Amino acid sequence: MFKVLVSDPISNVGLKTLIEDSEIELDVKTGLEKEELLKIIGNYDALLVRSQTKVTAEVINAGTNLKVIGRAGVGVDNIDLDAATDHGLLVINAPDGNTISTAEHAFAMLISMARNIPQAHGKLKHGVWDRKSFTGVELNKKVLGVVGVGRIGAEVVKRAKSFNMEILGYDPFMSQERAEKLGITLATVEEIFANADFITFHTPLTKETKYMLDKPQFATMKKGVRIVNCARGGIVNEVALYDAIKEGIVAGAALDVFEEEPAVGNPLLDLPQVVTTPHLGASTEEAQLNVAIDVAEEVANVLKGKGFKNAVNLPILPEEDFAELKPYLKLGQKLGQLAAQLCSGIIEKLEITYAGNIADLKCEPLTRYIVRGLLSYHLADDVNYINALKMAKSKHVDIIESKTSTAKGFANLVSITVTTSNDKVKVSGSLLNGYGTRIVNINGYTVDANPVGHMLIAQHTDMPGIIGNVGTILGEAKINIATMQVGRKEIGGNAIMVLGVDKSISEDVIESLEKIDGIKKIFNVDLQN
Ligand SMILES: NC(=O)C1=CN([C@@H]2O[C@H](COP(=O)(O)OP(=O)(O)OC[C@H]3O[C@@H](n4cnc5c(N)ncnc54)[C@H](O)[C@@H]3O)[C@@H](O)[C@H]2O)C=CC1
Ligand SMILES: O=C(O)CCC(=O)C(=O)O
Repeated sequence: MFKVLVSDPISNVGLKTLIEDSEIELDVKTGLEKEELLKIIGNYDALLVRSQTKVTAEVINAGTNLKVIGRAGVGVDNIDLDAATDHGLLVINAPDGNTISTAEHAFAMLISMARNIPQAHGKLKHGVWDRKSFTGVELNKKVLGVVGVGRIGAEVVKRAKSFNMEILGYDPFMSQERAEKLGITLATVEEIFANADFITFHTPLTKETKYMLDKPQFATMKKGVRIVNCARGGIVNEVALYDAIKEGIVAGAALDVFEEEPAVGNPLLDLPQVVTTPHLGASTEEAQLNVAIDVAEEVANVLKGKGFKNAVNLPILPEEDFAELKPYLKLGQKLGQLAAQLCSGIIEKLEITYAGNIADLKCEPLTRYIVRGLLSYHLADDVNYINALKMAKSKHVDIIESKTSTAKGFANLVSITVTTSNDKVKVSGSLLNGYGTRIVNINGYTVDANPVGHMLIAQHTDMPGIIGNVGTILGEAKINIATMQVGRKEIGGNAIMVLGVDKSISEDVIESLEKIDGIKKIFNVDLQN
């Protein structure tokens, strides 16, 4: 008998498969205090949550019998994935069931904001017939910027089109062809910020999307712009949004999500221009039924050792497949992560060459790690070892693999070339006997860099003084240089500098580095995870 704990409100009808399963005993205990959860979690084989239960490392440690954690929804930011993976626990989610509900909610928020419906409603309910204060704006012919055109973003687009809005969309995986199919114009985030009357966010919260709308971006916007965030708190900087509303740049904001939830007491809630809901995007009967059905089926399958579709992490590597490849997996992931941060534009193609003795191995698992590294820069935990190839296909990224026995002086060499809509980046790495993983070539320049932590990569002209200037600026910013590599193809020609630094480099330091005479481009690379 498997014991399953449901610790957040999840549709009972959706849980029917588990309730009726004679091999499963289901306990529903919602609203548990942390201490209560810690006390009982050791009795369960599976835990099912929505977003309220914080499945911390402490909970996972205490869950000594846990085999699987199911999330009835998309975002898994309330689950400590690293701790789950370390404990060999599978985490699964239900990514499809709440797409329509969340898109409808975002659109409802957008219209409510445009027509001041919540504000007028509140006043009338308090006995005031006020027709003067609530003149709104039409959606007709207005420019809507959609940042993140995945499942939910694409559904928002469909609804906006029926309101005759002109749509600008940005998604790092959206091709011209897909944009045309959706009937929208591909744009950069900067173009969206500069031209949109309404902007709606539908991305996960990642290192890249954290504060993607902040003070400097508000400064570039049209006066009177209206913002919708029904994705995740933290994509929009709440302090900067507050100031932009006060300064009259932003005429309205519709917020379903907040940096800290519950958001009771958040200063934004005091502003009349803000319409809000308490994270209700997925709160419909239909969505809750869909996600409960999906997650219940998956959890039952996992417990009984059957197949599953929506794993979010990789708990256990089947030893027999991975033994020989294992040392290369980290290298593959780091190469993917590095290439993602060196290229711009929409990723269209990934070419992988396995050279030298690695060409004799079954490399498919390694390919998955490379793809995971490449895509995770934009998709964060949505992409994992298990779904990496499927995810690449759904994002229209072609993967071409080849093998050769010659490895240019190395015993083994993994090279990846990423082609985007406006860029091509090639990085190679090797597993050096006794030295571990090394990046050995970046865009044709020979280097020898340990792919860990924070790196600063500079493309520059080979000329005196550049290295000194970079060192001075970093020194003044109290950033310690741990390692340094310089590569060039010819004297006085194009060159590359690869620095390992002890901490992340802030935007203003990057701007100062970019101003150094001879510097062409600076990449602030994070290879921490
Ligand atoms: N308010 C609520 O109740 C709900 C909120 N959500 C949130 O909505 C988000 C989106 O959900 P889905 O559409 O199902 O996910 P999805 O994975 O289908 O779409 C997300 C899209 O964002 C894109 N993206 C990643 N980084 C980007 C960047 N820097 N700029 C522009 N686009 C970027 C990805 O390429 C992807 O296409 C989820 O991550 C979740 O956090 C989801 C369901 C309910
Ligand atoms: O469970 C919920 O209501 C939250 C939904 C959500 O934010 C998600 O699925 O990412």
